Formats: sequence, C-alpha cells, structure tokens
Amino acid sequence: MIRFRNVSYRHERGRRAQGRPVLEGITLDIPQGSFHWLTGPSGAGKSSLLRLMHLESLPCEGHAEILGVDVKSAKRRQRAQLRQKIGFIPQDLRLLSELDVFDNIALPLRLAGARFEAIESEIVSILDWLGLGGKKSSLPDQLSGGERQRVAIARALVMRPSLLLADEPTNALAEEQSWQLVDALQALSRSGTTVIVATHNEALLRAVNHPCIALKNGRLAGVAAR
Ligand SMILES: Nc1ncnc2c1ncn2[C@@H]1O[C@H](COP(=O)(O)OP(=O)(O)OP(=O)(O)O)[C@@H](O)[C@H]1O
Repeated sequence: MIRFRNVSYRHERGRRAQGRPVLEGITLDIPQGSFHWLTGPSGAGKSSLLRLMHLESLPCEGHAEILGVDVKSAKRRQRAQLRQKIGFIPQDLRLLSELDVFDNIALPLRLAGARFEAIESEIVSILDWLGLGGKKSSLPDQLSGGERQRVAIARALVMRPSLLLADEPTNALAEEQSWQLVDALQALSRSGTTVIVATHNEALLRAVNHPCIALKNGRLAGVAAR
C-alpha cells in the first residue's frame, strides 16, 4: 500500500531544497498487489515520483506512507529495511561495471545477508528465463543495451519485492521481450507485489489494461482506468 497526501518535492541545490517543485500536491492511494502505469510528458516528474517511492529522496511537504511506513518519521535503519522490500529498475540501470552479470544480480541479496548456496539456483533460473543464461560471467560493458536492461530487471525481481518500481523498463527491449516482461510483472502483481511502471510505450498502454497515474508539470493530472 502506498499513501501520499499532498506530497511536494524540490530537488536539492547544495544542501537546500530550492526552486520550483518538480512534484506538487500529489495525493495517491495505491493498494497492495495492484498494477499501475505511470505516464506523462518528458519532465512531468515520473522519475522523481519513483525515486520518492524508492526512498532515494524524501518529500519536502506532505505525508508519504510506503508499505505502512511513514517515510519522513522513519529512522534510517527502518528506511534501510523498507528499501530491501522495494525492487527498482532505474532508467539509467545502475549496473556496477566491475561486477559480472551474476554478481550484479546477487549483490542486493548478499547485502540483505543471503548465503551463496541459497541464491545461486534462483539467479540461474531467472537468468535462463530472461535469455541471459550464457552471459552470467560477462561484464556489463560486454552486453547489448537490451541485455543490460534485462540484468537490471533480474536484479529487481530476484529480491521478490513487495513493491516493484520500473522506470521505462522496455526502452531497450525488443517487442517480444517487452510483452514477456509485462506478463512477468502482471504475474508478480497477482502474487501480491505492488507494481508501478513508468512508460511512454503507447502500444503497451493500449493493450494492457491497468489504472494509469498521469502526471503533468509535476501535478497529478488523474488516475484513470485504461
Ligand atoms: N537532479 C536534479 N536536479 C534538478 N532538477 C532535476 C533533477 N532531476 C530532474 N530534475 C528536473 O525535475 C523535473 C522532472 O524530471 P523527471 O526526470 O522526474 O521527469 P520524467 O517525467 O521522468 O521525464 P522523462 O520522461 O524525460 O524521463 C524536470 O524538470 C527535470 O529537469
């Protein structure tokens, strides 16, 4: 469950949050296990909203609750625990260039304290499913754009998150892979994970019916069924 009440956000310049808000007066209720699209023109605030939901930044004003935790009053440790339940597929992927595919995917599990034996078979099966079985020892620089995007997807899914946030996850994927990914994300939401996907992909939006959070100039332009 995500509950935002009148949330505003300004980017920091130096140590101060300044300037025009990039998000303003956002009020949202997103039930657990739902699937939402997030749309809006370039610069509307989609990535900024996902980063707030991923606790990379905190609201400047308003109240934000994620998976039952009030993010502004939560202690640092509580926020860290909460982040372990959130899978994020960022637009810039954020793969570590010195780690191979396997270790990039294993990293969040290792940070969460999982033992190698417990995670190996899980990572191998997710790599096979994403068509990356032969690439597990490759470095990110040795992969195509679509392959790198699939590594970032695997890294988010392998955590079995309660909340999955994806920022343009089909950007570098071939059409068939985009459909496969959306099928997988829908299956994840049916199993109880809340899924929010920012996209400009009109074909997906038209074909796959889910409520759509529309942003415009940092404001909520509506949450509509599609
Ligand atoms: N680190 C930053 N510092 C200052 N302003 C920023 C920063 N990141 C983004 N912005 C500004 O915040 C606004 C919203 O950006 P954001 O990336 O959230 O939009 P978006 O809807 O995801 O766009 P796109 O579809 O192009 O990815 C834009 O005006 C952008 O220029």
